Order: sequence, then structure tokens, then C-alpha cells
Amino acid sequence: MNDVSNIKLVQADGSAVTAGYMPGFGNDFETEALPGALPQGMNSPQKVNYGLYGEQLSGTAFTAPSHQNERTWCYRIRPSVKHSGRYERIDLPYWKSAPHVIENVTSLGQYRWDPVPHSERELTWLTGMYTMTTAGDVNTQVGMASHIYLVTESMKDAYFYSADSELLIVPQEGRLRFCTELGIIDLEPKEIAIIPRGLVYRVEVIEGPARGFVCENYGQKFELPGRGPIGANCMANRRDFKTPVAAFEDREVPSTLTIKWCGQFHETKIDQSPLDVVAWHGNYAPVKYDLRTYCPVGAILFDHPDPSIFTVLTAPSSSPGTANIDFVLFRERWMTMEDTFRPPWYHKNVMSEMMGNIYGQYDAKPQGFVPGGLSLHNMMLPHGPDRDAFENASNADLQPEKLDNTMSFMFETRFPQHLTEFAAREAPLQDDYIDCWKSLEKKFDGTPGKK
Ligand SMILES: O=C(O)Cc1cc(O)ccc1O
Ligand SMILES: [Fe+2]
Repeated sequence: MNDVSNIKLVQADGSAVTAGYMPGFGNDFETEALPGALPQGMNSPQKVNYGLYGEQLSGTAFTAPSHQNERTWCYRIRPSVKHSGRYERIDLPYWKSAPHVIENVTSLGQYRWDPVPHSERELTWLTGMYTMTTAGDVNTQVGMASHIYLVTESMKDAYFYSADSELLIVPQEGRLRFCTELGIIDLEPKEIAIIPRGLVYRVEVIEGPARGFVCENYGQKFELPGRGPIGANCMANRRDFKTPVAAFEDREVPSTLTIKWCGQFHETKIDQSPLDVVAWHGNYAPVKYDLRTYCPVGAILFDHPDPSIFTVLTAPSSSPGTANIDFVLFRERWMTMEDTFRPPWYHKNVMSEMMGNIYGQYDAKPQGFVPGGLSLHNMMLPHGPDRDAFENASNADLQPEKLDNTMSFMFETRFPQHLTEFAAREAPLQDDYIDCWKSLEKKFDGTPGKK
């Protein structure tokens, strides 16, 4: 258990609190850690209570359509310009950004990795971020990167923000605390969090070592998918998303702030904690979500629908219906389809599929795709159930069956995903992955009838 006692969370009566949350996704929140800190009825009074500075954080263009427009008004001890200075380039050698196409690394292929193991190295949220794939272009704000994080150490008097991206975080092991400008998020496996572009934070280890997956979204923000004829309920429901209440630090200690900007990392020295927002209101905020509240909707008579029915969040691209990224969840559910091959069908997909296993067994790959592991089925590369999954599903007695104790996910992007050198040469790549289809037999013998 790491020491998290240097976190000072303040609530209205000045006493310490643990992380507290407000329900909803994309709604307008207001929260104050000290009574009366939030101006009412206006954003920029001539003087703000408590001597705070007013500052706007814009997550979309000022002129974005109103249903997409996101911004938050912060009332803080110092304006962010005081948490800034001269920037010096630093190197985080394992955190890569697109475009990052490496000569002699072949991204075309079906790949699978065992969990990246922990090592003796002491790693923070920044030094422990290992990029597996990149897609699109960080400079033109399209595409994504997938990362594995291995974190053993809390960031001490060190803060970070990404100007390039929002981060979707999917823990697999350990517990982390995200102390952000807008409040505190505690995160553990079976939950996810989104940290918006531009938001300053520090990551502490509550229970380590921690491992998980990150989807770094360079493009338009994640939103809830439209449910179409499904209606107003099921899948991910807005009320199950949780945004932290305001919490601030008034701490004057020499600190560093690291910024990710156009794929590069820059550091500046500051004299205090930048987590000094006492009150805020708006709709641009970090959020967490418990994946156990995801309500899957599926086929109840026959056939296997497209996996888009399990979309938790989607980050749109400029082409309607073709996502920059879909975050898709394969969790516990009943299989009831009659006369149906129930696991995923064999397929080739124009989208590129990076999958991760949080726990349990995935129905198309009963062996080899293990918790903490990843697989990549890149643009237009054939894949599907391994031989055992095929034989079992083709011959199963089709009673209603619960797929239990299973949680895998997919980061699916319209752009091809390029392997990093780390993914190709250092991470535990399974050389024999494609052999899982080798023993699929030819059953056709020219005669009609089911074989
Ligand atoms: O490839 C995979 O395992 C993911 C997937 C699951 C599914 O049910 C249908 C299509 C698909 O790509
Ligand atoms: Fe697939």
C-alpha cells in the first residue's frame, strides 16, 4: 500500500474527504470545495470570492455546435499561466505518437501478446506508459494510440497533461488515484476513466503494481453511441458515469509539470501544486464508469450480430457512422440463439481491432488470450474463432448458456494500427498465434448436408 497521505482533499467545512462523485455524462455540473466559491448567474465577476481567479478550459472550439460544445469554468488559487514557465524537451522513450511507422516492423499480421510483465523498475504513470500501436496522425487530430501501463510509483510533486489527446484508461490490475484539477478519481479493474485533453493531473498508486490499457484518442471526444431502435435505455446509461467533486491543494513545493504536445514531451518547473481549482462548473470534466453497469443487448432468437451492439463509447470521425475509435465491451451475458454458430464469425474488417482481456476467457479464443494480454487484428486481416472454439460451437447442444466471468474489450479504429518497436521486439509476442487456425479442417466433400 503506497502512502497517499500527501493528498489534501478539502470539502466545504474544511475537513478531509475521500473521492466523491456526481452522476451523469456530458451534463453541466457545478461543484465547490468551499462555500460560495462559485459565482452564480455569471462567469466573470469583477472579483471572485476568496480571491480566486476565473479561468475557462475549452475542450471544443468556441463555435462548436451547442450539443457538442464543451467547456468548464474554473475558480482557482492561481491562473494556469502561473503553473507554466520555460519548457524543456524531455524524452519518454516508450510513449510514442502517430505517425510512427518503423522500417523493418511489419504491422500487417494477426498478433497476440501475453501480459507485459512487471519488472524491478520503478515506473510512474509517465515512465510506465508503453505504446503498442499508433494510428492516424496526432498533428491533424485523427487516430489513436494503444498503450499498456505498468505503474509502481506515485508521481511526487509531478504533474502532467496531454494537449494531444484524451486518455481512456482500462485498468487490469492494481488501484490508481487520479488527482486532477477538477477532483479525484479512484480507479480499479472493471472500471474505466476518461481524462480530457488539457486537464492537469497526478497519478498515485493506491495498490500496486498496477497494469492496464490506455486508448489515447487524438480526435473528437468519446461520446455515448446512439441507441437507434433500442430506445432510451440499456447499453451504457448516462447516470452510471461519475464525475469527481471539486477538490484542491494549496501546496507550495517545487514541482514539475510535463506536457505532451504534438507527440513530444516538455517539462517546466513550478513552485506549487497546479491542482488549485476550488470550484468549477461546466461540462468538460473527467469521468469514470463501472463496466459492471453496462447492460448488453443482443440476439434473442438466432444469429450473431455485429459487435457494435456492445459499444460503450464512440469517438466519431468526420465520416458519419465510421468511428475514429469505438470502445466495445464483451462481458458476461446469456447466449440463447437457436441453430446458430454463437461465437464471433470469421471475418475481415476495414476497421482495425485491438483487443485486451481484463479477466476470464473470451469465447472465440478459449486458450492463449489471457487477462492482461492483447491481440491485434489489423485492417482487412482475416480472423475468427480458433479451432477448438469452432469445433465446440459447431457441435454444442444449444441450450441457453451464460458466458460467465468474462470481460474483454476492443479499441476499434478506422485507421490501420502500426506496431511500435516495443510491441514487435520487446513485448511478449506469441510467435505461434496464427497456428490457432492451422488445424481447421476442410469439411467440404462435394456432398450436401451439414458436416
Ligand atoms: O474479432 C473479434 O473477436 C471481435 C469481434 C467480436 C464479434 O462478436 C464480432 C466481430 C468481431 O470483430
Ligand atoms: Fe474481429
